[in-house]
Amino acid sequence: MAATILSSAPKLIYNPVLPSSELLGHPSRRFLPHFFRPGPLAVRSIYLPESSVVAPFSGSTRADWQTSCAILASKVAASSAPGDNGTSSSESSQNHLGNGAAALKPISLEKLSSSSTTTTTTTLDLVPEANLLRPLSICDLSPPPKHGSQLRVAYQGVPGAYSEAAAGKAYPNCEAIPCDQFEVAFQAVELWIADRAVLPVENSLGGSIHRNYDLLLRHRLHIVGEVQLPVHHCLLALPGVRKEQLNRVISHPQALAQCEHTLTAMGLNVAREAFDDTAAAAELVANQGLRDTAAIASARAAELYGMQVVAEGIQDDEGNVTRFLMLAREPIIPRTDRPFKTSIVFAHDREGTSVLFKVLSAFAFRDISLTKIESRPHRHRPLRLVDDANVGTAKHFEYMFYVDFEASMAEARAQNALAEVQEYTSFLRVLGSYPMDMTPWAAGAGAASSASSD
Ligand SMILES: O=C(O)C(=O)C[C@]1(C(=O)O)C=C[C@@H](O)C=C1
Repeated sequence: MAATILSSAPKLIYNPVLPSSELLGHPSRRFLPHFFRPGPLAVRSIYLPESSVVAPFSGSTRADWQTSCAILASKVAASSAPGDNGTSSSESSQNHLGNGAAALKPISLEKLSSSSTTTTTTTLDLVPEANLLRPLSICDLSPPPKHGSQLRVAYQGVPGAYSEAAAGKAYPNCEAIPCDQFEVAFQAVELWIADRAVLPVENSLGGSIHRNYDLLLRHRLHIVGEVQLPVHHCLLALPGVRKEQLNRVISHPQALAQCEHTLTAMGLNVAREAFDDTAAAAELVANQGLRDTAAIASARAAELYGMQVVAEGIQDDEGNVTRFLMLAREPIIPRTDRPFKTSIVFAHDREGTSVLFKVLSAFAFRDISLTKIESRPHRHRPLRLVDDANVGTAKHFEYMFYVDFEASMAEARAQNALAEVQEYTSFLRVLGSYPMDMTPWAAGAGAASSASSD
């Protein structure tokens, strides 16, 4: 069944502003990167009066929305964007925090490739059959998955990882599916094995998780929600082991970085080694009976793998928070009845810094706050050489810029800001317009225990 659905699914380009004013030429040209357009824009006006844009795409049905998206997608199907590869709480043992979770083995790439064959048995065997048929409480306003079961959320790591807790916060009754790599989590959604993927993108202490920004561009999934998870690390060792016996600490690099000073202050000047994820580090120590090694992981990982909590709250800052994005095959319909955020990525092919300044001013002039800006190397054109016979060759680094701003794509000001941004850029993609995580601040709440619904 999964394969049938996959082959008939339209490849959507997120484009919330579909029926549009003729001011920008053919409606389908709006928000498409320049090289997707068949010809020059009819009107090159930059500052559009807010009233010139058609009513926001609200009140329409999901079917209308998706049909419109599909129309757009058909216009761009032949092209591929820079960086794109063209591919297309503890209630039961099946819940994301369920006791049975420890038995789940992460999905690996090998399993995924076998699941994409025409035989679907393998695919279905990968994931235990869901048994919870009740309304889902999800933050992204999307309809329940088509297979009519629990929402399946793919995350990188093993049970007890913070990404699993983030999945549970966003979708309290979900079935969390462990994957051994982020790439696998993305593919699990693309192959209809999972309905959502969870992706950590930044941490209040460690900063951006750069590789994951690159993944957003390489795949065509849409951001449909965000979760800001307080991350409270514990130092875990085998039962009976004392701090003095330790000569190694292993964990996810982000977790090691987030606890660096505290470990030193605790007198643990021992070797630190990077591991795939925090919970897998705890699992390794437990499985191999490593009495000289501690893991940094969650209190839930300690429970799952029978580890002793040597120290709690060892992150360097009490208010340590990681931001996760929820990704889906289809975009959600942006709304205006609650705070929304929109994430975009763009590139420009003109020289100088003024392009970036102009892009940012498109938001500033409309009082739209930016919450994040990140730059990553332009994968297809990382360097631009400028020859000057007199002084030599300048090598300019080229970037993709990721911007998050506080507005919904259902708002005219956001639509107009993007219309303007498109004038300055050679590539522009809306990664998603989604509800902001507005969970009340509770710095003391632990990661696994504080999972709450949006
Ligand atoms: O290793 C985990 O438990 C994860 O979920 C990954 C991850 C990350 O990538 O930043 C998530 C939250 C914490 O910041 C530490 C690690």
